[in-house]
Amino acid sequence: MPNPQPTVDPAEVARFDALGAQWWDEKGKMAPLHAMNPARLAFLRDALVRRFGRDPGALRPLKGLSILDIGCGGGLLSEPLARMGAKVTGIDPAAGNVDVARAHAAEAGLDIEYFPITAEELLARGARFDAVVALEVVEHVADVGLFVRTAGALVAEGGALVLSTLNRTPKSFALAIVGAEYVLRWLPPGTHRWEKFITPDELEATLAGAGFAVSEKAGMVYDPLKSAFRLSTDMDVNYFMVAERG
Ligand SMILES: C[S@@+](CC[C@H](N)C(=O)[O-])C[C@H]1O[C@@H](n2cnc3c(N)ncnc32)[C@H](O)[C@@H]1O
Ligand SMILES: [Mg+2]
Repeated sequence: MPNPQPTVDPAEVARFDALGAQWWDEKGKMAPLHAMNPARLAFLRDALVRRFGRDPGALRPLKGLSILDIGCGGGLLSEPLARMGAKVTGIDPAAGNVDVARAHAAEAGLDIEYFPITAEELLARGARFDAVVALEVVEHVADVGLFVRTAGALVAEGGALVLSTLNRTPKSFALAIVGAEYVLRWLPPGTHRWEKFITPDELEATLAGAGFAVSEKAGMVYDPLKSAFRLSTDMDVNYFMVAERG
């Protein structure tokens, strides 16, 4: 029988599946994602507002947009996107993550649909979305080409695909592996494998292979003095890409 989840690396998913309450602990194992949230949500909001001609000053600027959050984890992005007015669907192959995300959204009174499935399984159901986002996911999947093609196929006509990940540079080895995992102990050692990181050129080529052209890119850098991330033109470590059918 064919593998129904070809993008899943079971060891990777098992690690995330075991996080439980750590997902929403700002000082826990997912602290870096929480620290990234203000910068990456500003990027997402602005990119989607531009792409869909929304009012940047509106209280709920993404009102009515359907957004798919692939690899949603505990819902750290799904929830703020729902608060901006989007109709959010979150999926993750780790059922434990979806349990955490569902419970947290219910407590917050947010209406988000979460499913414990992969993008390839959702695509088979015929779903399409105005925007598909997968932040900090591609470096954890088994087949990046297939993952990007599948995420792209889930984008409705005229929609956008937004990805973020880690570049494969000497600087990302120093900061994201040695610094974050071994010196600061910010992430559990072994969270990331540097060889699996993907450069912007490689990601752009992978997107092109899926029929998508990059319309926007940005970097994100960590400011140790402020203990915060900010958007930057420096894509050496963390970066984003917005793509549209080319
Ligand atoms: C670093 S976390 C990022 C979570 C969330 N996107 C965020 O930025 O807050 C990576 C997530 O990707 C999920 N994941 C791993 N492999 C995946 C795959 N093949 N397809 C979809 N999600 C996957 C993991 O279960 C985990 O929840
Ligand atoms: Mg990661």
